[in-house]
Amino acid sequence: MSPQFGDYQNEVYFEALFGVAPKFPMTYEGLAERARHALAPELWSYVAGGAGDEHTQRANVAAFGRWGLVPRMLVGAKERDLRVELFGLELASPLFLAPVGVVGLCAPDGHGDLATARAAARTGVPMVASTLSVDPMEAVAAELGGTPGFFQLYTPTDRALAESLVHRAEAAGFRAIVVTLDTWVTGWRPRDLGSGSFPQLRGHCLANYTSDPVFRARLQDPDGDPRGAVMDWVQIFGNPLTWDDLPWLRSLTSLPIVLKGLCHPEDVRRAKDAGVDGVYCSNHGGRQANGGLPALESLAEVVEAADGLPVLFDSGVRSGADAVKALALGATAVGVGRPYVYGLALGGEAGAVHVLRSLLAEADLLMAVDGYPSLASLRAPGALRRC
Ligand SMILES: Cc1cc2nc3c(=O)[nH]c(=O)nc-3n(C[C@H](O)[C@H](O)[C@H](O)COP(=O)(O)O)c2cc1C
Ligand SMILES: CCCCC(=O)C(=O)O
Repeated sequence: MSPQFGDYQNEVYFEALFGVAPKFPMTYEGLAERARHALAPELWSYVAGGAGDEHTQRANVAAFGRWGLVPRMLVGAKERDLRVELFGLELASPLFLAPVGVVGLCAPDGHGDLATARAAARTGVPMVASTLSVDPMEAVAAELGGTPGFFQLYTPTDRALAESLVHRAEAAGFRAIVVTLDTWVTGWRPRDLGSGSFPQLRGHCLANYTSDPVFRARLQDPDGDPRGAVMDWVQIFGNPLTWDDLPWLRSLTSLPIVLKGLCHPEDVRRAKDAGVDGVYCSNHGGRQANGGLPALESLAEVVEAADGLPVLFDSGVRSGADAVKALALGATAVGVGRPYVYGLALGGEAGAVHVLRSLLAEADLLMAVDGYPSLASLRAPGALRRC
């Protein structure tokens, strides 16, 4: 039987009844406001900020307001089933933790990648572990317990290094490789340009590189001045991949390959023809390109073009209701980005767990109240309307 995520509501109510104030905020706004004070100002602006005047970032969130679920009555949705199958894995729920490069720095103990993995272990919500992490991928994977993890690849220009990263991910037990396509160069981010905040340039979050034998072999003095590693990382980080590189990527692993950043249906069809195992519709939370379409507006077309291939989605999900809407538009699984980072900033693993449990409880209770007991029922015609 699927876990009944709405039960978290009772836990919160009972705590309040016994005079225990909720440890973490119950709204996204409350979470963000407290995280703003908890994080160092440059780190906060790095996480919260986006490209240009952040129009697309705001539009991502606003887009959810243009869709509404149509309530169905007398369904008897006493129990809901939110389980999904993805790449042959049975997942307890349709959420996943989107890859966040600086998450390591955001937890109070400075090991947020490990805390996120523990939150994944406790909730069954899979983690997509970023290439850019404070702790190496092997240490992250070791904290996942029985919950699957996927490795997000920033493909370096050094092919041998790319191969090494993928093989390490495979050996560490990650269950898929998510290749991010929209960030081989950083977008125009005025907040970071103004504050000089780019944690990677200070040598943070490079553990997957500095622990890699291929990367170390590139350095004149691998154990010397860390600035040498940063300088080399800058040279090799961004690979502007083309369709011609896909056979090579495919040849690196037998794990499922997912392409992150696909929003155009034609790209989705090409990716499918190239033999990828999943597509990930996302505009990087508006951090990379400003002025584009909200990612949610691309989702239905991406799902149609994917024609049965799993579709992962993120960008702008702030509530359980948002997740339900993305699922109703056909997403196979929905990624949580900034909200869990804020939970992590407030309480490490416990904060991230709270955010995930809250999102799942809200989604589950919405499906209960509105009479949609399964993900399939949400996807039936007429469940979601433009408003
Ligand atoms: C601080 C930060 C760092 C990120 N780092 C990565 C990364 O390393 N790799 C990646 O593919 N996406 C990265 N992303 C993008 C997320 O995976 C996701 O697409 C985005 O957060 C979704 O938008 P939302 O947070 O507004 O919902 C990052 C996002 C944030 C906020
Ligand atoms: C080069 C960018 C690295 C992290 C990232 O993806 C982000 O900040 O959005």
